[in-house]
Amino acid sequence: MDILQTVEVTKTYGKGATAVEALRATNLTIRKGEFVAVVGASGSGKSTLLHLLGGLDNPTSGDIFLEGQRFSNLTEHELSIYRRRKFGFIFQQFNLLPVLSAEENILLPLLLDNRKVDKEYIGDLINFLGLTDRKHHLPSSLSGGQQQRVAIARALSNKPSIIFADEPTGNLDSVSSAEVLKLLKDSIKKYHQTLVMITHDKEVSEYADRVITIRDGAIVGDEVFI
Ligand SMILES: Nc1ncnc2c1ncn2[C@@H]1O[C@H](COP(=O)(O)OP(=O)(O)OP(=O)(O)O)[C@@H](O)[C@H]1O
Repeated sequence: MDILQTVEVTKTYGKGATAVEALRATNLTIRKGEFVAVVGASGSGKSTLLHLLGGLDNPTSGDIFLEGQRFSNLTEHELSIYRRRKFGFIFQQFNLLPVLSAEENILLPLLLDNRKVDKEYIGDLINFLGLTDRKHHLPSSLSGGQQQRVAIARALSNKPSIIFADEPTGNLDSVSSAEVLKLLKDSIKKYHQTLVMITHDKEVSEYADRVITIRDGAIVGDEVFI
């Protein structure tokens, strides 16, 4: 099943002589259950693509569809509701709220949306990510790897349609990186989720089952490994 589709999507920053064409006509389809890595050199357009796919910005032209429904060019308010309900995000800097415990951070997407907490699912998620004995801790008392595991659980907590990760191990040492990537991959499979991850690191992209290469704002490679 197709989850996300872009049709002739472009993004140009600025106007006139200083305009930067960050993304050229991009046609991309992400299917349910895929773990997709988007790789490319610095400035190739990875973040631009992720921001458009995740509804953090609107394209200059073209359309983006989630589960067959167009969501590009909605208003900022409509987009914010869309992001909260349909998307999960994992950032390089973890972006946890420092005054909330690990468990409260994980539950935040549900609470912001007045959704009922599926206690069994959340308990299972916390356990699977190895956070049961850390759930009452504040982020400041957790290691980087533990903080990113909280962020993974938070991204999964509202059972989104798709999860986006932006250099999720960019702030971790190599041992924690490997551990977090394995858990990320395993949790995506266990909970039948779909993940799009951007990275400039070839080793990180090897965890994905599909690798899209972007260069100068254009997709120049699309390889499936399973
Ligand atoms: N807000 C902006 N205004 C103007 N130009 C921008 C803006 N954001 C990105 N760009 C330009 O668009 C191009 C693509 O940038 P983008 O951040 O998408 O690349 P990237 O592959 O994510 O790079 P990195 O790995 O360094 O984060 C670059 O030339 C960049 O300078």
